[in-house]
Amino acid sequence: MSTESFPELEFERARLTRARACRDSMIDRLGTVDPSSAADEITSEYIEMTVWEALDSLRSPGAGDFFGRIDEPSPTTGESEEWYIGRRHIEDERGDPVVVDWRAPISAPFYRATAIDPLGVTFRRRFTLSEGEMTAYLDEHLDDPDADGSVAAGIPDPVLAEIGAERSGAMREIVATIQGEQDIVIRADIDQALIVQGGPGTGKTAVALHRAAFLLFEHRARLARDGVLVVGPNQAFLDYISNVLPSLGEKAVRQCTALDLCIPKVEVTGIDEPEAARWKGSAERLAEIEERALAAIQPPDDDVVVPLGARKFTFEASLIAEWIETAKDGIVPINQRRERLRVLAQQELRRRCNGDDRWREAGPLKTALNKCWPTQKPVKLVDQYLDGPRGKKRAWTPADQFLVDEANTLLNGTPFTYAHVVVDEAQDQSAVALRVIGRRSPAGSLTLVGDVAQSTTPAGQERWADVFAHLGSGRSGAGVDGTIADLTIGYRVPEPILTVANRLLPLTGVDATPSRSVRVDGEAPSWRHTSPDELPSAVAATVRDVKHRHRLTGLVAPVELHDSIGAALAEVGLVAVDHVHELGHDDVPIFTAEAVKGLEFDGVVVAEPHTILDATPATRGARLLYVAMTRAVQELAFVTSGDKPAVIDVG
Ligand SMILES: Nc1ncnc2c1ncn2[C@@H]1O[C@H](COP(=O)(O)OP(=O)(O)OP(=O)(O)O)[C@@H](O)[C@H]1O
Repeated sequence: MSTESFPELEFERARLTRARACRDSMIDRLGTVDPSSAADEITSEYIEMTVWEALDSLRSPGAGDFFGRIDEPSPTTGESEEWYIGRRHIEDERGDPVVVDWRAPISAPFYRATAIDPLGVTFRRRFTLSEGEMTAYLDEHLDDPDADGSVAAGIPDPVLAEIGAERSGAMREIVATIQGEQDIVIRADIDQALIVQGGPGTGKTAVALHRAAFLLFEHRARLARDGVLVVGPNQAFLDYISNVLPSLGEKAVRQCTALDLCIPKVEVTGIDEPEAARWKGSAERLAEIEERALAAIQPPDDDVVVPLGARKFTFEASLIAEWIETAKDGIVPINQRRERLRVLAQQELRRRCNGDDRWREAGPLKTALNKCWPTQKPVKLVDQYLDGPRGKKRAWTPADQFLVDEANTLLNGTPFTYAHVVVDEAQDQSAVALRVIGRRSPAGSLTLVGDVAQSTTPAGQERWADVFAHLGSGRSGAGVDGTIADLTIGYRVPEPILTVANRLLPLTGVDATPSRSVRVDGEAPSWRHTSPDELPSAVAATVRDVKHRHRLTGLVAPVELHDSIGAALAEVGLVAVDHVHELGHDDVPIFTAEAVKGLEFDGVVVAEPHTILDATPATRGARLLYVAMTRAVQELAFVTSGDKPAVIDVG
């Protein structure tokens, strides 16, 4: 690129060189820190750890670079100040900032300033770096929008180019191109349950992960101590997002599924029928399990006689029943409430023994009380609640496992909590699963992102307003405080595909606003008709064609076709795989519409869309096809042996 089009390119390149040199000096300075000179071992360990983390962060790719610049008048002198925005904070030898961290408050206007509301920014510059070299920049004069057309034109071309760039199969960070409505969500207050509703490709996953990184920056001490948890729907999805937080410099975040959180573990081998999953996932189960746990605590049938030396003490069944009632009425976990019963019994014994130390030997009373109030085990409690066939081993299902976690909390308390919890594809969690997640953040500090139009599990959520109640971790039934934010602009799916997919929305049975795409170019979905016999080979041929144009090509098909399509793919030299990380050249990820959620591919082939649409209930079919169609970044091809569903037939 010629420097003529970019008169300040040399100047900015020199700034970049200086930023990198300052980064190198920071690394050198950190290298000279000697933790062993600290006053004590704990301080020394702390220093060693802090230095190690800082070095690791500064050595990560792009750490010394910046991607943006904003100019604004200094609040004190009024003179124009320039701020360079990058992935890490870089300072010079005197400690003056050379690059500010994208998460610092000073960086927010870089993302949010518009011609209408410039937020004090007079000028914004976005840099293009290619293989480490600065090749171009784009200017916006926010104090004089007529000076260039780009501000008024919406999203600038380099940003669009970045958004439409070929995918690698792993999700990437988007710090250089975060958009205004996304930035507002990323920097929202930590002390709340924030629910983010947005159509496919509006950046919910990206925003949720960048929010985690932002909160770790903004509340470092609190979050480093108590940890951050990211909950995703399945392992393929967790693999897909696994690099984003480390590349943002945050390595100590736990990423797992809601099922992984459950304690104690049962061996999950079964799958529930939808009706059973719905029943087990519903919030009503909780009260019933509690009722059952409390019903297991019963007063004795007879009075309890305790011989102590030559004397006998009789404890009336009615008295013990009174103690039990008092002890039951606590707020601590049920197994711990028994302690109160023990105290009440001891007090009475002591009183009756009147100074005789042998009250401690009242074994029969202890035995009787243990029988009345046994220590209950969560797995057994749920097994009995579900009324398993006696003697037959239960094939535990995911929904059962969530109930076991609920029972464990009821009986023993919550085992492990986090300072902040992020949940992706939150619409698919049942009420019981949301409680499992919610109690991992007793302070109610959560970010849930999802799309009710993509809710396809039997006990999933269809109205976000209901979700706050489920997230309440206490037994009082009170929910958590929170807000619902919307993301409306899509960055994945090209407009010609999104327009067709949005036609399914009225059939989804939920109240979801169609998102619009920033990516106006592209083709409407293509169709290939074939016979049922030829379907696998037609799918394989289509995949091969699409894969010529887009290396990252994914396939969505009903599960019963996976084997035959896999065999047909093998015949054309392609390999069906069920993951998206570390893909080989000839690998073709194949998923059901349910499992492809959250993922994306440059090219997407959907087999037998009418079968996907025919799922029951009809709203679920529409949601599944909506999910499948909205995975495409560049191209969508249907292959079918059936009718073209009228709803997506645009002629
Ligand atoms: N501001 C942005 N700059 C660049 N790319 C972006 C931006 N926002 C989103 N993207 C990209 O758009 C794609 C879709 O984002 P993401 O997967 O976060 O959307 P989503 O709302 O979670 O979608 P779904 O509902 O399908 O799960 C991703 O490739 C993401 O990197």
